[in-house]
Amino acid sequence: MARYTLAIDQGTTSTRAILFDDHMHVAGIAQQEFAQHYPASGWVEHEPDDLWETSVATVRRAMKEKGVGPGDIAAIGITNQRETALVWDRRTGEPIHRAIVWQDRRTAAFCSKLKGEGHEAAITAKTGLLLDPYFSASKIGWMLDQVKGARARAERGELAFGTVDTYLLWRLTGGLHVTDATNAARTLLYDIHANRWDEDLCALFGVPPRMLPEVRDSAGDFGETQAELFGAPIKIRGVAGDQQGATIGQACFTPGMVKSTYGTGCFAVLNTGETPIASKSKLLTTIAYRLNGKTTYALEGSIFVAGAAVQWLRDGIGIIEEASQSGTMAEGADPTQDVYLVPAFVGLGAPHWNPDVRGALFGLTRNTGPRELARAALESVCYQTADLLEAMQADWAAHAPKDGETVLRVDGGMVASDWTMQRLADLLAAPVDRPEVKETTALGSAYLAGMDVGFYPPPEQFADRWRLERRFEPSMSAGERERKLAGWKDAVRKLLA
Ligand SMILES: Nc1ncnc2c1ncn2[C@@H]1O[C@H](COP(=O)(O)OP(=O)(O)O)[C@@H](O)[C@H]1O
Ligand SMILES: O=P(O)(O)OC[C@H](O)CO
Repeated sequence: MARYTLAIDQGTTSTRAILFDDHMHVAGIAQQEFAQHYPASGWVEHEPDDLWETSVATVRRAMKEKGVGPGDIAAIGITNQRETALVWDRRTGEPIHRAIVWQDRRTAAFCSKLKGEGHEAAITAKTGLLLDPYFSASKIGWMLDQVKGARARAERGELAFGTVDTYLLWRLTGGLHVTDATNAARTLLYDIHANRWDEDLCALFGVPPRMLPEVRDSAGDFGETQAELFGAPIKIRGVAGDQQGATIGQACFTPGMVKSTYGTGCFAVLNTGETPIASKSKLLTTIAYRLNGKTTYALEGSIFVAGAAVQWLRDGIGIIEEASQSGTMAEGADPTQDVYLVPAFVGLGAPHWNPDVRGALFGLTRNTGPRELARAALESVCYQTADLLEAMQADWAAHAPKDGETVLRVDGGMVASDWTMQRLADLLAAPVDRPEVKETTALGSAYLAGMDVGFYPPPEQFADRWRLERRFEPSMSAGERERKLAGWKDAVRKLLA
């Protein structure tokens, strides 16, 4: 009898495999980091084999440490860093290039050229997205143009494209070429209203449609793992992009509910129900999940640098050894210094969408030291969230059933920092709720898989089981908050000027 579900959470900096029991509690976990490649300014790549090998290794380790066999697992769910593009040979499985990661800006000039030709409005109308190098389409085109002979091979049907879910599914199952609607919705090639690949967009980005995977519901049949991988085949029944996984794992099933995930980047997602809402503030309209053929839409605010700013403190300027030291340092910072970091390391995402600007520090004095820099890095994440929520509230106001208190459900690696969560509540002037289960991204995909095989209950009952670990209440004075937010807006304005 199966006792667990298993989630593979393939993130930007690490891969986790997590076993969840029948009460959806974490029963076992294995995690492995892998190398980031930065071949040029604004370029970010992953080795496809790293994504694959860390996935298999963490699953095996989680199973072994818990003494779990393949027969104990009801189903697998996959959740993944989104937009990251892979292209491989259908016959040999050999990738033609490293994976081009969502943060990568190498196609900025190509995207501005299309913008200049006036294509953005039509693209947004179909995809809900903006013309930005963040999404997969221009990355695929780049690979086909830059890798010798690739375009001709793609046109002959010899190459396959996939986001990370598709690549892992291909290798796990031995050649199934599929994705789910949430991942398809991040490519810039998928019409989120008609729910199909769009041939005009494929032509615009130079992507032969025959490279694209079949798009399925987020819960359903995604094949089974090849027997030799984990001892016997295991069904794969759930797939969702990681931010959509977190939306599900946070039980944001009701229109108006918002979650914000703090991993490498930060992504706030608001469930808008059956209605795709067009943003007036450059947020994305996207698919939250598709179940039984029915699409639930979302508004999303995407920030490229959140935990990555903490990584910069650790690996870039070396003022901390562990991410967890950043909060203690920030706490000891001089309250009279107003130092602002605008972490535009790879440009700015929502609501500015400028791929060309780079980061800057403002307000440095002779007394500025590591503590003030640590505080500026953590606060930058809070300020950016404040910008996103302001935009989201403006878009949602016309649709909201009634004015209610905004509560933010948070998750991701960075929410371990109590200092950052308190500062977030202070700067938002709104409560911030941290759940008991922090692995909400993984839980979302495990839930989809478990629900599909009848191991977990329907969404309403799942929502009742969501448990708060800690609520951070705002305690900063309005005057102080307004002064700090004004300083941030001023810093961003100067950078973009
Ligand atoms: N205690 C902490 N304080 C601040 N940041 C943290 C802390 N723990 C982890 N992080 C940051 O969280 C990020 C990892 O979160 P995770 O959700 O695993 O990201 P991803 O899925 O993008 O790989 C890292 O960027 C790390 O710097
Ligand atoms: O790896 P994360 O958790 O930062 O998420 C990456 C996003 O999916 C990119 O859109």
